[in-house]
Amino acid sequence: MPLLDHIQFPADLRKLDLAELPQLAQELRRFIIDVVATKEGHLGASLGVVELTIALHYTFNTPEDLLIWDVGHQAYGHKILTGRKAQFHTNRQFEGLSGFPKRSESPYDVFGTGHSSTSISALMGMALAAKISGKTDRKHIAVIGDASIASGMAFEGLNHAGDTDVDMLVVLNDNAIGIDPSVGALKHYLTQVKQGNPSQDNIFEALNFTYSGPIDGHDLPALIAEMERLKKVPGPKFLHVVTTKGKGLQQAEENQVTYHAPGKFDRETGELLPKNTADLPPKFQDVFGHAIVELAQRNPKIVGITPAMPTGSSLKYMMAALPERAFDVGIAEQHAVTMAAGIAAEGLVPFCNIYSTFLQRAYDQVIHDVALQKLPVVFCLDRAGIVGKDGPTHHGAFDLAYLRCVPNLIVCAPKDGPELRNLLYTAQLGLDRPMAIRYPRGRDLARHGDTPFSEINIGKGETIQKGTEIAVLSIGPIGAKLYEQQTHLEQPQKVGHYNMRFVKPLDTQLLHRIFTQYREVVTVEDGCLAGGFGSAVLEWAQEQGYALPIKRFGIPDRFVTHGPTATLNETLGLDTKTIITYINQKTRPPL
Ligand SMILES: Cc1ncc(C[n+]2csc(CCOP(=O)(O)OP(=O)(O)O)c2C)c(N)n1
Ligand SMILES: CC(=O)[C@@H](O)[C@H](O)COP(=O)(O)O
Ligand SMILES: [Mg+2]
Repeated sequence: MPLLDHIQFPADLRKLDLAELPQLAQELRRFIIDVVATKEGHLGASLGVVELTIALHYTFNTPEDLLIWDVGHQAYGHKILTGRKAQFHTNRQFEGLSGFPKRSESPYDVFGTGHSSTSISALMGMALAAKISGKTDRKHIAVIGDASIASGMAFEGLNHAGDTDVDMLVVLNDNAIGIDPSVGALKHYLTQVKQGNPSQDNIFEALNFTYSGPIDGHDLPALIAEMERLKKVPGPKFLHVVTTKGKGLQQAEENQVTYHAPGKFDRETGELLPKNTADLPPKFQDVFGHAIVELAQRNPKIVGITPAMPTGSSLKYMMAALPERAFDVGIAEQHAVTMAAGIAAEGLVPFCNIYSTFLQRAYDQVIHDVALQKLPVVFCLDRAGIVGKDGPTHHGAFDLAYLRCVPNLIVCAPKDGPELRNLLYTAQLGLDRPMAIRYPRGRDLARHGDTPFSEINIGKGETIQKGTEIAVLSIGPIGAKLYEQQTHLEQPQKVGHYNMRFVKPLDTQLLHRIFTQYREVVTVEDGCLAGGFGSAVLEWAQEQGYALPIKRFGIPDRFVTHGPTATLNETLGLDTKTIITYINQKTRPPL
């Protein structure tokens, strides 16, 4: 790589002639493809912004000038050009580079991202800080995608910034797709703008931004010339750039949804490496996706909602089968929840499927719009627990804790696919309150097929195995995993195992039996210990006057890094081996 080999930092890049930059873009693309082909990660977004990345670092004096990447999944080129080329092969690996910008990783990562639509507000804060502290020369730039800019938070930032004279440049990277095709009226507006249709006023100009574009985001001279010009324009500016997601790899351009994060592929041909998944158990997302179609075909009141994750949540199956009752609302978690509340208020049964981590953004809506009014919205929280290589921005660590404290809310987690189906079935039978069903990223432990639906009593746990000394109380598939390893128990007859299913309401009848029959209780959950399932059991036991020792396994009070889920669970002491070792120590007969 004749040019890229000599670039460690943007200062090296700025020594190149303008005419050399297209060649550099080719090399940078090749570098990204080569690494992601084997190490996996987000591909299409970074390929699409190769020229934009080069142009920004060429034009602006980063890191003195501040550059924020919204979401940050498109920042691989940025990482490679800002001192991390040699480590890039560790991207998203345990103890390697983060897949997203991270302040502790580099001074060029001026703001940590992962969740979308934060860049404009963060940038505005930095631009205001510069003004207050007299850093008048500093430039501020945010790059935000067309799906992310449609989110409420981005609009809040634009609305405020446009009413000030802060020096900031918002670059809209418009490729007309998020993970799935972009949706919404703004998408149609942007399409009109790109087609040169002058029939409407420019929204961004109306918000008091100096608007420029749309320009071809793969044309380096045009990008650089326009950025140089905008550098001299005071106040809030908006540059509309049109790119192709996956640019430079044919398959990624043609199949943008799959190549958002394609897994391993052939670096030369771009073909996905074959995965033999036919005999594997289904993914939990697919158990949801197929069950909701089955249920919705029987129950005309069911409505499906996803904020921008039709593929990731598998709501796409319902969107294909019953398009009039399944909605992708874009990256709009708050809207999704309150819209679900409205649907429930009218007597229909909304299933609002949101990744656990993204529901954090709609917490007030869960409380104020849903729970307070006791509206029977069904929250399906996918990606609960440790998600792996996306890391701390994406782990679903907090949901049990942040939901358990909300009155009126039923909170549960199935141990496996059939139980997920049954909880979904139960949720549409006519609940008088909202219910949250959380399940993890990845696959069930076994293939069960589409088992017949049956109702689960709300607040009732399940005895998996009776024992005499230690009672294991688990919530979710982590319990099934543990049970699968029971042959490693030295004294299995001493160990009882209970699949509690519900964090709220707790099965207090079952708990009374357990607390009177055993000498120690062990709780197991793949959520944060603070305020989670084990906490609920502890609080209950204390209130009831039980003095049994309670050992809790869960996520400790720290943010969990990125890496393979199994590795992370080991570092957290949440792997089955650690839990079984603990139980064996406790059940060993005295010497
Ligand atoms: C709050 C939030 N919701 C959902 C997501 C999941 N997500 C990650 S990237 C993405 C699409 C982003 O699309 P766009 O902004 O157009 O960027 P592109 O991938 O096209 O570069 C989504 C929905 C997220 N990261 N944050
Ligand atoms: C960047 C982002 O937020 C998504 O692309 C996320 O990485 C998807 O996660 P899953 O792979 O679990 O669907
Ligand atoms: Mg996009």
